[in-house]
Amino acid sequence: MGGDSWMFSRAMVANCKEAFEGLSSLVDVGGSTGTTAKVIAEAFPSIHCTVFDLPAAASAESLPNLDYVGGDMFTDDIPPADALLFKWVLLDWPDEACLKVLKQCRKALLSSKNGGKVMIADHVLGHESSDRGASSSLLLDLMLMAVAEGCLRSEKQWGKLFSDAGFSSYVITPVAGLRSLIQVYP
Ligand SMILES: C[S@@+](CC[C@H](N)C(=O)[O-])C[C@H]1O[C@@H](n2cnc3c(N)ncnc32)[C@H](O)[C@@H]1O
Repeated sequence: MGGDSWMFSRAMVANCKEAFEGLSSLVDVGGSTGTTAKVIAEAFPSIHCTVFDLPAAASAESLPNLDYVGGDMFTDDIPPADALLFKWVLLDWPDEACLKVLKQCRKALLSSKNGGKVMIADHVLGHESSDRGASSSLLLDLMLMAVAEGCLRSEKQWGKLFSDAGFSSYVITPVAGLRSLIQVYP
């Protein structure tokens, strides 16, 4: 996953530069060993990036504007930041679990004086650019249902999740292949 994650993250910071401009802090929730956070930290030295993942995932690699915090997004407080990024994380979880974590995020963003947003890098079904893309999405969706409790979501399903969690608006920007960046505002 590391190489794919690196390539996608490079495309995301290039295609969605405006989404990162003006941020001073970002937490990559479920950021694993920090591949994505490292790409963001290098591209935007003024953003302090924190990888928040289960303690066993922490990496030794670091940068002056990158650190690691161990924790569980369902039971621990996610560190406060201008942006809370979930890249390829929510697709592993059913709606109830996503709702729980998104509600916590919204509460944290509303109590921060800088406002802020949730950023979700994930598939948006129906936004595929080709039939081949649609077939790959279908296969991944079946696999997620078989081995995890998660699923791929359409824009309508994402939108319902955001409004059920109390968010007011969102913007979807296609990044690469089947994947987009969704910015969600409290
Ligand atoms: C599919 S991987 C995605 C990793 C990374 N975001 C990427 O794009 O390559 C899901 C990540 O979520 C993390 N994770 C799973 N359950 C978690 C929890 N309860 N709290 C925090 N992180 C969790 C896993 O450790 C794993 O690193």
